[in-house]
Amino acid sequence: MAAFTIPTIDLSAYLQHPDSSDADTVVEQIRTACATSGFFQLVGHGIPKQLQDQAFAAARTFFDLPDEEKRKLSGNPSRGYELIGTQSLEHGKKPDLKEGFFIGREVSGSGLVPVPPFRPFQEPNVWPSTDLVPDSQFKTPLLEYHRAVLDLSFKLMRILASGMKNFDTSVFAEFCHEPIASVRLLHYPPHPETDDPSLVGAGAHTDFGAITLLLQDGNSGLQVLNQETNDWVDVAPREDAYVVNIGDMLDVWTGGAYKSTVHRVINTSGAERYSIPFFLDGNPDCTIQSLDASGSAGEGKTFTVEQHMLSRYAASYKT
Ligand SMILES: O=C(O)CCC(=O)C(=O)O
Ligand SMILES: [Fe+2]
Repeated sequence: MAAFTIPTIDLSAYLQHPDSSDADTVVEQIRTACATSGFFQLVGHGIPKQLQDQAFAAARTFFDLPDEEKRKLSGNPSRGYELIGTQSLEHGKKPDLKEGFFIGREVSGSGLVPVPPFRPFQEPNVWPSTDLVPDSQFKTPLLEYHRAVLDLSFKLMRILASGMKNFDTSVFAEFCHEPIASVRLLHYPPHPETDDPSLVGAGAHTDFGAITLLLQDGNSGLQVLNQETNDWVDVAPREDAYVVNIGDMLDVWTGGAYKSTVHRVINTSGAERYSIPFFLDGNPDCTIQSLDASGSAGEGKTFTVEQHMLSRYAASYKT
């Protein structure tokens, strides 16, 4: 059994010369990380630091708004604002000590004006009133950030597909076509001074989708479970690195070859912690079916992306 590590991997050689032997090394490093801990930190990814800073600034500005203004944008679990304690990621713990804001792909941008009824996870975005937060400080940079990270996530999917021997890569293309994909702004207040073990920022969970690309601020709090030893391993915040991890869909799809690993957040940093995960959850109609090492359908679960997302949301957003 390989040691449990969360390696830092530099993507720049792959981005510059995808056919070079240096790029092959990067691809191999990514595949190994996904097949062991299921987590790695990605640097040299090409997303401008300035855009990341704008996304964090947007998050701080929004979460600083009065509660009554934020509440006006709540009510849809996959878009807009989510109050502290709305989600409970871990059964048996208190609701998560975090507030959030979800942004999906901007459907109207493709020239189609969406009309109701909307499919789940395909609703239009909601935005704060421009009297409170100008578009130049929120909507515009966040949509640009969404597009940039979506593009990066597609590159990672191609790398991961190339690592699956005999895997029909056309299913990955179908998965990435008009996907459910969201940027989630998160704010964790400092952990209260108590030894109540049921308090968590984000309860222990695995991610629902294919891959997650998480931007952390300088405040620690994210921990990944080493299932061999049952130890929680801290993921050191690294400025402008993405913490990339595998979600449940890719774990099932690859027959467990890529691992979706349990993680949680406890913000004991003493500071306000902000993080910005991006989730690639895939085309709602795409079927996820367990494939064995030869690429044929194996035993086990078959479900669509939409079915899976609905059931995971229902389990963690109980009313
Ligand atoms: O905030 C973090 O560092 C992690 C968040 C997370 O695990 C999630 O939103 O799925
Ligand atoms: Fe997560």
